[in-house]
This record gives sequence, structure tokens and C-alpha cells, in this order.
Amino acid sequence: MELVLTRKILIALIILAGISLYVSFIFNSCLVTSITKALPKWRSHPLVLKENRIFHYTSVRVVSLIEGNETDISPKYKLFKEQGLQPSRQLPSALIIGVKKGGTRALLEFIRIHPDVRAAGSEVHFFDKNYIKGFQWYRSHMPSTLEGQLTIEKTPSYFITKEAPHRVQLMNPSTKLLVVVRDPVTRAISDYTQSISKKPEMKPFESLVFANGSVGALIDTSWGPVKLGIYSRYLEKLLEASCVGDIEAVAALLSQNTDINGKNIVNGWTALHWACKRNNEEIVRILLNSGANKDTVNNKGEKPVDVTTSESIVGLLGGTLNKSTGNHFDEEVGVRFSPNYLKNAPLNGQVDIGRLRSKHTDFSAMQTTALPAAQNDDLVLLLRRHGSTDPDFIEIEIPKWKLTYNTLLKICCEELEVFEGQVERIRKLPNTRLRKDTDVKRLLNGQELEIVLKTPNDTILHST
Ligand SMILES: Nc1ncnc2c1ncn2[C@@H]1O[C@H](COP(=O)(O)OS(=O)(=O)O)[C@@H](OP(=O)(O)O)[C@H]1O
Repeated sequence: MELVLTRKILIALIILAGISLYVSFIFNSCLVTSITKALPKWRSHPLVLKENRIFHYTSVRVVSLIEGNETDISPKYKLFKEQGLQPSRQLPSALIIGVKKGGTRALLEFIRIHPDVRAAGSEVHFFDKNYIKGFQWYRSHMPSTLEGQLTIEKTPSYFITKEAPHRVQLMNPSTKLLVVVRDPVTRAISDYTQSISKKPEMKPFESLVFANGSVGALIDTSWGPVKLGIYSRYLEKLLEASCVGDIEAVAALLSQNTDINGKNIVNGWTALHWACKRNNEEIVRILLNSGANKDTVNNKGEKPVDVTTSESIVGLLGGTLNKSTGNHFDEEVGVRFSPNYLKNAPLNGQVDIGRLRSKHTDFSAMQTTALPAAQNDDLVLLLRRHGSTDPDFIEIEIPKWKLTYNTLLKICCEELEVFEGQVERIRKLPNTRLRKDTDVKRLLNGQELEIVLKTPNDTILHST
């Protein structure tokens, strides 16, 4: 009996060993086949080449946009995350830019109820106080969004920040701007109430709002809370600066050797007259750099300098401010002012630059596109900081018409978050130093650039 049992166990063990051997053989054969199949691929595309490709062409620094998001407790965000969707941070496509005490917080809160809207919680103050920190910094302050969701931010002081419109335009010309206004009197009271809550020693409202402090006198329109309530004063500048396409159109035309001093056949105005009239310093600079004649007179005998109210433009033109020009805000009569933008509304919403506009087919194409054609005419450059531990390049885009050494330097500094004064040189890789505008104008798409800093250890303002 015992002998029979031992034999049975022996047979079972032999069968088990046979099965194990067979399974092991099959498994190993599969492995060998896959490795053999994979090897030729590795030989023709070595891993090291792949890494080089990433090294050379990665355009955006790899930053985790999901980790470190513990503070984001929005239920809808959690829900999306649970569904395995990958959110990322985007620059805002809409901004609530003012006005202070106009109900901007309420507006933002109402809009963000929509599930496809995500908003930065607090005021980011990028276009006024934090612009130097660069767009990467700005983006890092935005909430995570999914594809199709809209990012929105509110900072009421953008409305009164002179540089804000141009800066927003540089970020994205099609950014939607929302302004909520309120009865200027109640707005002023609300503004004052907030100030006095912080500074209880402030004088009473009545003694600040009237010109000489006595009730019933003229309103002091230079006092902040009143001044801010004269909305059209700020709106006018905003609307002017929002004529995005025209700045680029002027440059596009100039690049085609158009008649820079061409006059409008009806009023004799030149492009420089219009740029001055609209206090558009950037266009004035472009025109002057391109050889515009500042002494050309229109049919009324006015030079460009005679139609501007901007002291800085007057400085550029080397003249004196014409106080008798009826276009400037008349401070002495308080709230009486001339709405330039409406009074001189250009045809089709575009600056009148005389015959230049109709001369060029490229230009007429620009009128019909939502984004200026110059956007398609951007030069894409690859940029990194010399000696950085991060070897990746980032992509930067510069409109070709804007290509000057200074513009390039400015954009590079903004992108890499360094001060211009810290830059020792801009190097076109592998070994050419860029020195002047003509060097920059010769750059081609995809050119790799390095910013070399004077003191590498002290240059990073913000780590990413
Ligand atoms: N829905 C709605 N409609 C009208 N007014 C409203 C609304 N919601 C808020 N408010 C009033 O707006 C004032 C605050 O404005 P802001 O949010 O723009 O303030 S801030 O600039 O961000 O500090 C503040 O005004 P005061 O109470 O007079 O100070 C709010 O009461």
C-alpha cells in the first residue's frame, strides 16, 4: 500500500516538473521573440537620439501643472480629476479690468458659476505691478483648466494702468476685456470708504471732494476717487490702444517700402499726424525710425506735433506742447473733455493712413482676419539661458516687423525673467554674438539663442 502511494506521488511530481518546464520554455520564447523584434528599431532610432530631439526642440519647459495643486478644492476640478482628465494652466482669455469698486468681484463670481469658466481667486496684478515677472509667472497664477474651459482674471487697476492695454495686446490681441462701471458718485464714496477703513486719519469726504475743501465749491476732479469715475478718460486710451491691427499694419506697410509721408487726399493728414493725434507713441516711434517727416503739414497747416497731447510724443518730435489744441482734456474746467476716439473715429475702425492702406493686398487681407496677419508673420526663436541647469529651449515669437535688438532683448528678458541690465550678450548658437538691429533682422525661424548673463548666479528672479 505504502509502495503504491509513493509511486503515485513520484508520477505526479514528474508530471508537474514537465508542465513547469514547458511553461518556462514558452515564456522565454516569447521574450526572446519580442527582444529580437525590438532590437532593429532601437538600432535605427537609438534612445540617445530621442533624448537629443527633446533637448533641441522642446519648446516649453516641462513643469507639472497638476502636482502642487492641493489648494485647489473646487468640486468641479476634483470631479474632472477623478474622471482622469488632465488639466493645465492657461493664460487668461478674458480679463475683468475694472473699474475699482464697480462691482468687479460680484461680476467675476457670477461669471465663474458657469462650469466652463475658471478664475484666478485673488487679483494677480500682472499687467500693472508684476509684469516684469514674465508670462510664465502669470500663467502659474492661473487655475487649472481642461480643454474648452475659459480662464479669467480680474484686477480693476488694469483699467487705469497706462501700459496695460499694450501689454495685454502683446499677450494675446484677442483677449476679451470686461469693464463694469458704476454711478461715479457712489463709486467715489465706496472708494473713499475703503480708504478710510485703512487710514482712519483721512479727512472727511466733503473736504476732499470739493476743490477748496468747502461744500458747494467746484468738484476736485484731480482727487483720485473722482478722477477714476471719469470713465471716458481711461476708456478713450483703452480703445485707442485696442486698435491692435493698425500698429502692425503700419509696420507691415513700411516693410514694403510704402510712401511713409503719403497724405490723405482730403485733409492732407499723414500717418504721423494720425499717430500723434491718437497719442500712439509706439506708432510714432515706428514711423520716425522709418524716416517719417515730422515737418509735413496737413491742409490746415498743422504739423504732427501740433495735434498731439502727449508730452512724450512731443519730446520725440522735438517740439513744444500746443496747449491751444482743442483735443486735450481741459483740466481747468473739470469734467469737460473731448472724446477723441469718438470724435475722430477712424473709418472702419482703422487709423487713417491715407493712400497707404489701399495700396497693398497684404494689408486688405489683414482687415478681414480676426487676428492681425502679422501674427502669421511671427519669427519663432528658441531661447535658453546660458549655463542654466535646465537645458531645454523655450519658444518665443516676435512679429517680424518688430525685430530690433532692443525688442529681442526685452522679450528674452521677460521670458527668462531677468533684468536687461544683467544681460552680457545674446548669442546666436553656436557662437555668433548679436549686436545690432541688422543682426537680429537676419535671424531665421527656429534659430537657437542663448542669453549670457553678467553674473549667472544672481540673475534668476523667480525659479520655475
Ligand atoms: N451685484 C452688485 N451690483 C452692484 N454693486 C455691487 C454688486 N455686488 C457688489 N457690489 C458693490 O460693489 C462694490 C465692490 O466693488 P468691487 O468688487 O469692484 O471692489 S474692488 O474694486 O474689487 O475692491 C461694493 O460697493 P460698496 O458696498 O458701496 O462699497 C459692493 O457693495
